[in-house]
Amino acid sequence: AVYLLGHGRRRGRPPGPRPLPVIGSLHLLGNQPHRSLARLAKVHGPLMSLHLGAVTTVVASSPAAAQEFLQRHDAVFSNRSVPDAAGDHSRNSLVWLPNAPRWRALRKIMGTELFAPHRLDALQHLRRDKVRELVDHVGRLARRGEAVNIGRVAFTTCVNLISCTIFSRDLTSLDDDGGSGEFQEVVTDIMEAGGSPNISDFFPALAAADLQGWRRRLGRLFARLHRTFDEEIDARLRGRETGGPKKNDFLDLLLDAAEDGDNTARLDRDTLRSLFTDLFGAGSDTSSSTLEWAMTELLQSPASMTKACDELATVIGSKRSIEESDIDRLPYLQAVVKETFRLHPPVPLLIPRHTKVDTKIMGYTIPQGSRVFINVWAMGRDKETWPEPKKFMPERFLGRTVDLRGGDFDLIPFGAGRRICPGMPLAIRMVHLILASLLNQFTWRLPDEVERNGVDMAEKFGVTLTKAVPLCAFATPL
Ligand code: HEM
Repeated sequence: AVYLLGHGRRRGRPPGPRPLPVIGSLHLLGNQPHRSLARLAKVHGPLMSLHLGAVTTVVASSPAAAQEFLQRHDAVFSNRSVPDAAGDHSRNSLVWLPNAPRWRALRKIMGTELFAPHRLDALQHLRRDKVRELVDHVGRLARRGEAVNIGRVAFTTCVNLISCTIFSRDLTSLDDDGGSGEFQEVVTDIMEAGGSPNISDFFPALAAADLQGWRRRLGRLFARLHRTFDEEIDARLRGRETGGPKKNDFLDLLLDAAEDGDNTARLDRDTLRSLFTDLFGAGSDTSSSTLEWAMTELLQSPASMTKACDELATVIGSKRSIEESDIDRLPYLQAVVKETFRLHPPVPLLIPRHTKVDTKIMGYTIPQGSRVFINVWAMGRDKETWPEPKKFMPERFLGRTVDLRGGDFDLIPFGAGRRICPGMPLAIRMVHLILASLLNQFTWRLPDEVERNGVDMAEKFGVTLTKAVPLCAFATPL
């Protein structure tokens, strides 16, 4: 019966593997779903459907198929498939709220207030200080002859760049031994818990039982984050009562909007907590893993490394620190970042979408209730779009106008359409600023045995696609 129900070809569903009873095609996913789904798409096509447990899952694996979901039928697919582990958090979360007036009001605040260029410009001096601290920290490690764990220092720095933008304050420190304060540990744990496969998501009928305990575990982690956010909010409210000067960071802007009585967005305490959880959760690991992969690729591609450093030496020079406004003048660096996104998209399947109505796409019916993955990892390695797809070749982007804003479906690491990443303007600034600073102040080399044996490029699939074996490299100040 499950076979007949599941195998939907007769009902005009997109082609896909034959499901097994009960589990459907879950057994085909393995621990690298982006890769398994890419392999399956080679057999079944760029629009594929499969049964993952009890849930019809549709996977788009080409720019044309992605465009159908994210542009042509964007309104229908602009709801999320909410993971069970999100629990109560999903009620006020920008990431998980459905496309309804409240979500739209929150997105509007993001676009016109928080991530608007003039707001980001006004807070860039705080980020400049953080990047200077990173450079000092790497300098200290270099003097001690210690290797730099790139992902770890990048993660701490990204957390602090975000927390300066939101609270005008650090929430963690590079100088913590091991580089991870409590706050950072919680964020990392949330990413792990959020990225682990959960029976509840494949068999919604069992979700109430939370069999693997992910909802409870995440609930506890969120509560710890919320305590930190509460302290920040309470301190700020006290400061405002006593007439303290405004900082005009994200917290001030949100408190102003709340005072203005924006009822649709409903910026109450729970919503602020959820928003901050979203911003740290969605922003830190994604940005820092981009940096780790970019350095990994550059360290194995000396010609690209030389070009990136030469460009920086010419445009900036090692004496002065890099400003966010310099990024426009660094086309090769931008090409390096795009090439990194192509090969290592931080969110390889985007954040799953969901449809509430039957929809026709490319002649097939996508049944209501389907979960939709856009396999941007597969799209980045498709030889139809990219010649020599496995090769790290930033040059392919020079003279090509791919702007990452979801207008060119060949490269959509931030998604596209209504649900595109609202943090992209900050992410772009952070990633370029940090990468440029690391390259412009130091020369880099791999440890000898890694140089001899090659870098282990294994990926770890989770909420973000991170490097399984951390990249450690030696820096020498220029
Ligand atoms: C390299 C860094 C980043 C990448 C690659 C990235 C990628 C993404 C992707 C693929 C989505 C889903 C888009 C879709 O469904 O079409 C997303 C959503 C989101 N991102 Fe980012 N992101 C990054 C950094 C950030 C930063 C720095 C922030 C904020 C500080 C942020 C906040 C969010 C939020 C709140 C959402 C949910 C939006 C919604 O559902 O309406 N992201 N991001």
